[in-house]
Amino acid sequence: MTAERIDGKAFAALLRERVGALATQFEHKAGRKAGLAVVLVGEDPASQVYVRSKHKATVAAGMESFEHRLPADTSEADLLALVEQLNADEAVDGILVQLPLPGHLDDQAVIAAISPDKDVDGFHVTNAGRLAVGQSGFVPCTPLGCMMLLTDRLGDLSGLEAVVIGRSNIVGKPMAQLLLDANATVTIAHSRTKDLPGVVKRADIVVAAVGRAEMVKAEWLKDGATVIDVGINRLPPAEGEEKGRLVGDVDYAGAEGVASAITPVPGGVGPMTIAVLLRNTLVAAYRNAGLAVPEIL
Ligand SMILES: Nc1nc(=O)c2c([nH]1)NC[C@@H]1CN(c3ccc(C(=O)N[C@@H](CCC(=O)O)C(=O)O)cc3)C=[N+]21
Repeated sequence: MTAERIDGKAFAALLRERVGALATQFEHKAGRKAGLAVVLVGEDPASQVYVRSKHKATVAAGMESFEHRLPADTSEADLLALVEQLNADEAVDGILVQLPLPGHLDDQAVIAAISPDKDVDGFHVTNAGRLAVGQSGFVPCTPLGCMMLLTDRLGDLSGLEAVVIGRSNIVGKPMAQLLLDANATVTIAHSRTKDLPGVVKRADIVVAAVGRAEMVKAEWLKDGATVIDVGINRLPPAEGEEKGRLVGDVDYAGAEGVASAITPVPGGVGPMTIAVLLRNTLVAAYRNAGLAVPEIL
């Protein structure tokens, strides 16, 4: 079998288009644009690239983008003061503080300061709790994007065996909860799991989110599995290359021969993360403006 390539980039483009159309409707109804504030502390080059592409995508979708770039030695008090200012700003519907923060700043304390109703990353404990008990809030962008790809491809997930590899608060845990809500039978595997290949072999759906280049091998997969690769790892440069290639957590070339469908890296889950961020921001805007959130969002 040659697996179908799940084109996250194309799916994300469609989602951004739909969000853009609804953002225009929002502007007519609310008399203002939806707004996303992105805060970047320090000069990490990879973070700068992400923040720039978020800004471009936000503006392209007809929303307002507020960028705040702070020096690497910003104090926690100054960062918290900025978050408070954004919480109070009626033009700001969503707030994203780019993680990881420089070492002297406490990620959790900063996330806790963001108003849960503007926490479009879905990282605040209030939103994690809402997801855990089935209340509506904000769901982290990467796992929500993975669910969109899965349900688009498989429809009803009821009774399917899903194995999530990785237990982070940002991907693994919320991913498992979304799969459970969709009636899949869910296993969360991690670095201490015994016989990981044997566990993965049961899975109709594999979500790999461990951050180890090409760790998941073709031989681990059940025939016809659907594979969602969340990893983005840069390999060391080969001879004559300036930068190493980007690869996922799954050995794509091998998995292609066993899986029925698989997301590539790049062009799979990554673009979905940004598209869902815009989606969450528009949802926040409707809610903050006291307007009904359109069903198709
Ligand atoms: N508060 C916060 N929220 C985040 O959502 C957040 C964050 N901090 N810190 C960093 C990570 C990483 N992240 C990505 C988003 C898009 C791509 C993406 O679009 N990747 C493309 C291109 C990859 C490339 O060429 O570098 C792809 O996979 O095809 C990747 C990674 C969001 N993050």
